[in-house]
Amino acid sequence: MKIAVIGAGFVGATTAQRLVERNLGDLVLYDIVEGLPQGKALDMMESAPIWGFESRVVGSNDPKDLSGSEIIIITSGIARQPGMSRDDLLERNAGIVASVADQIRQHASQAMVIVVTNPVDVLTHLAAVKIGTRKERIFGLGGILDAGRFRHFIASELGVAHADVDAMVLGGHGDDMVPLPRFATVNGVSIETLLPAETIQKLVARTREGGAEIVRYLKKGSAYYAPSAAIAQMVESVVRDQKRLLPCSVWCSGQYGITGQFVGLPVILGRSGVERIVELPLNAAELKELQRSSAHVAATTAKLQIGG
Ligand SMILES: NC(=O)c1ccc[n+]([C@@H]2O[C@H](COP(=O)([O-])OP(=O)(O)OC[C@H]3O[C@@H](n4cnc5c(N)ncnc54)[C@H](O)[C@@H]3O)[C@@H](O)[C@H]2O)c1
Ligand SMILES: O=C(O)C[C@H](O)C(=O)O
Repeated sequence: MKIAVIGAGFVGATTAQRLVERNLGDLVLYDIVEGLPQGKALDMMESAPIWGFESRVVGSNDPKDLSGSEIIIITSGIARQPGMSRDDLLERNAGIVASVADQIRQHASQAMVIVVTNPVDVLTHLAAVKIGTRKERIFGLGGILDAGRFRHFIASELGVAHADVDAMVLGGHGDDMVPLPRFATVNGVSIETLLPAETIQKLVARTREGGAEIVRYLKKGSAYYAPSAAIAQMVESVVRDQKRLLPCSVWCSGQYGITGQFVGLPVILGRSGVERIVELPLNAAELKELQRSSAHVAATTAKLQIGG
């Protein structure tokens, strides 16, 4: 399978590394900066004999090299700095995603598309309309990363194995995302029976702030190790038709009372993309939070006047 990663920065390059190391396909790493994707791709290939993988990665500045890609991952765009929200990136990143979407439409309009660039829910909508991708074949990164953070915080608090902790985070990938403690478990045991309510609320707040916490440390950019791991999980579920149940930013047509926008919901990801949106039995408070978060995404999307 040919997979293209657009943007050879921190997220794009670490994603390419994770994908080739897992032999998930042959990659094109594309960027507008001359030499950057070529140098990173060659460096990765020189690790193949040492690390032991057979997938290949080539770097390119030519959008024609996107042709034939079955999956395209859009990571091109600027990252936030301390004090900024993801929405503050809207104007500049919408321009970048729109130009990349034009190139995808010209050279690989049939590709499945995974959008990463922030604000991701809004820019997934923009890319879907500009490329014309069928809505079940385009989705964005958010919930897997946010749930990964929540799972890590729970595992650390309880001193238990990460592998035993499951959690779900829905809504827009922004400050009002919706971590769901009622659906968080340690090997099937609800965290509500293992931790006091105040502690859970602290972990929820830290999850919502998880991206900003990393930005405060790094000062000139945002997270990429956990994001690239989350992207690789999405790609693997598609390539290997695993049908994992994962929260992704997906097109809503009435689920949870949300219509005509992208927002993070639990989905089954398989070879044909978003195969099904799973409707959890949310209580009234959880549903209200999800709808508030989706209303925020809808309002931000409206600023772009995308239509579609
Ligand atoms: N959705 C998520 O969960 C999530 C997680 C992490 C990062 N992000 C977002 O991903 C984006 C990238 O983050 P990063 O840390 O990799 O940034 P980065 O600055 O390291 O890399 C961005 C790359 O995009 C390239 N680029 C810019 N315009 C381009 C174009 N028109 N065509 C091709 N390449 C282009 C740049 O040259 C640069 O190499 C940011 O918007 C960030 O907010 C989202
Ligand atoms: O926080 C950011 O700006 C990047 C990304 O969305 C994240 O959650 O790490």
